[in-house]
Amino acid sequence: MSDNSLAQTSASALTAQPHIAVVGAGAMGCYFGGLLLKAGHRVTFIDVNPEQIATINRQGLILETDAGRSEMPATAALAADVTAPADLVILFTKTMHTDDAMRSIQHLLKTDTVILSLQNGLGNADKIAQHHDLSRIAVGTTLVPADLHSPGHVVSHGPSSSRMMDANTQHPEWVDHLAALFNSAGLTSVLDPDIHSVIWSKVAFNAALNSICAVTGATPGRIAEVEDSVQLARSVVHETVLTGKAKGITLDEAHIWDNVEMAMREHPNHKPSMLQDIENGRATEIDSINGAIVMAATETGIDAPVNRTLCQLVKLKQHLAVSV
Ligand SMILES: NC(=O)C1=CN([C@@H]2O[C@H](COP(=O)(O)OP(=O)(O)OC[C@H]3O[C@@H](n4cnc5c(N)ncnc54)[C@H](OP(=O)(O)O)[C@@H]3O)[C@@H](O)[C@H]2O)C=CC1
Ligand SMILES: CC(C)(CO)C(=O)C(=O)O
Repeated sequence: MSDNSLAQTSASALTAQPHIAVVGAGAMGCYFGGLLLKAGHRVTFIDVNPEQIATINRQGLILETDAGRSEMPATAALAADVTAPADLVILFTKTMHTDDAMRSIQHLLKTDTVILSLQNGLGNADKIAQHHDLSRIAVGTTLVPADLHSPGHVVSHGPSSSRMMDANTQHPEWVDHLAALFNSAGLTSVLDPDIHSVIWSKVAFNAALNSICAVTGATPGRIAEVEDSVQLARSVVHETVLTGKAKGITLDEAHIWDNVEMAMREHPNHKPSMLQDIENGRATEIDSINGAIVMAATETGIDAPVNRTLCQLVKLKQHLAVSV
């Protein structure tokens, strides 16, 4: 069967009561999976963290958003304990865990299973494509700010939306079904044919905010209080835009900066995921964000000194946090 006919014939898998496997039941997995569950979908949460799994099965999920607090029963398990094949996999592990996660769910994948990654960082589609057909992979970005208060308990405030498209940017019918599924659950999602530029723009945003917050412990609102810190964030964005351009990716620096300012204004107290990792003594996604920008710059013969320095500082911070 050709990729195209597969894409057409199996579009209905996402419309008729899909089985959705959320892989990585942390802040984002619980937020997205929780809203899909609340909308009546069949969702299984998969994680490696026994405490996360046990708590979700015992207390269910607790979502605190601008719409209020909701609590709902939910099912979580280790991948090996799940048997029902998945129509849709939403991958929300940290990027350094993608390979392990994909290996662990091989038995749940059918040829027409759609895998969506809204993970931060560069190279997500390539990593997933080591394990599943690229023509069934969707990628994108999300500005949802989600903080894990405790296992299964997520707090998210402020405006948020996601952008997505199939990784091949062919826009098969199943991508429309995917966006419709998300929008009907209140997960505002826009299809964007220029998704790879969108991903680079989000990486520029994360390279600026996440690493500075991870090194200093500041939230975005605190960065905005100090002009020198704002200038540092601006330099990261500028350097990332130059790197993207050298790689042939067109990026709109003013638009990226608007998003950074939006986060400082609208999500002043959200701890970026990298800061949450440092505070919890976990490894960070620095290699997929600032590190990936430095690597891309090196490949094109330019330098990215601000990103390199932040990368070095986050690695030290990470070492101190993990080894305490
Ligand atoms: N939080 C946010 O506001 C935002 C996050 N993102 C991105 O979303 C992604 C997820 O972030 P976030 O939800 O914050 O991360 P979390 O660390 O809160 O959650 C990730 C979960 O995945 C689990 N996990 C690790 N390895 C595996 C595996 N092999 N199989 C299944 N589960 C596994 C982790 O367990 P353990 O803790 O034991 O490792 C953890 O419970 C990241 O790429 C992040 O950059 C994007 C936008 C906003
Ligand atoms: C929520 C957001 C957009 C803010 O930094 C993010 O991407 C993160 O926390 O990793």
